[in-house]
Amino acid sequence: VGTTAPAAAPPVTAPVGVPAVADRDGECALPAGTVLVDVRQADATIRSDVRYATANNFTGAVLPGYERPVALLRAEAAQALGRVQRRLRTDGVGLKVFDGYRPIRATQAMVNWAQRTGNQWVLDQGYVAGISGHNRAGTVDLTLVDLRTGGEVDMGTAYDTFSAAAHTANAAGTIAANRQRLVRAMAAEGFRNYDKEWWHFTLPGDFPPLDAPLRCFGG
Ligand SMILES: C[C@@H](N)C(=O)N[C@H](C)C(=O)O
Ligand SMILES: [Zn+2]
Repeated sequence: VGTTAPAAAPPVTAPVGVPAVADRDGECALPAGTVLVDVRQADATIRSDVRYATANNFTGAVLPGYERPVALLRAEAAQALGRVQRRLRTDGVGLKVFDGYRPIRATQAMVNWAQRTGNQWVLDQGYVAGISGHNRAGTVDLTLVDLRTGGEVDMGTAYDTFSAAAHTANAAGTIAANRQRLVRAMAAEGFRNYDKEWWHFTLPGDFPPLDAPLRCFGG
């Protein structure tokens, strides 16, 4: 357990919400005032493994719109996540982000996968949403890691385990304590956990779903 005081918060620099890429079809356009920020701009010590930008996810394929392995959130959510990271750091742990903003086209690909492969139940039981908080860029999937080794804290199941074992309250002993540590740290900055997925947290807010692919965002 560390006792070092948290370092001053690094400033969130220029937003990455401004497309710096060819945008022939206008698909990079965002509603006025929408600013998405890379979580690592909010705190450079946040780790990430953006699984939907790889084949290492439940669909077995890179999802449409994930041309870059970047975790973006609305500016206020990214900044809140940075504060979570700095609070956790005093105890030698930090955050590892699996997913942030998710383009609508990626959600549609998840839905198509479920229907095509006989896994409609993941939709019916609420493990994949037809319109997701991730589309609104206020939702993040993440876990805790040991800051020194990078090793993931044991949460009892792997990320995207779609079963009762992943329901946040469905744990005992060390696993329950680890999940509660994550829930408490996130709640301190306003994030609410989804009770069926220990890794899924939303900062409440009324925002429209977006579809700009990740290739649109520089930085
Ligand atoms: C697919 C999983 N990581 C997830 O985010 N599920 C929730 C319910 C969602 O799709 O919003
Ligand atoms: Zn999620």
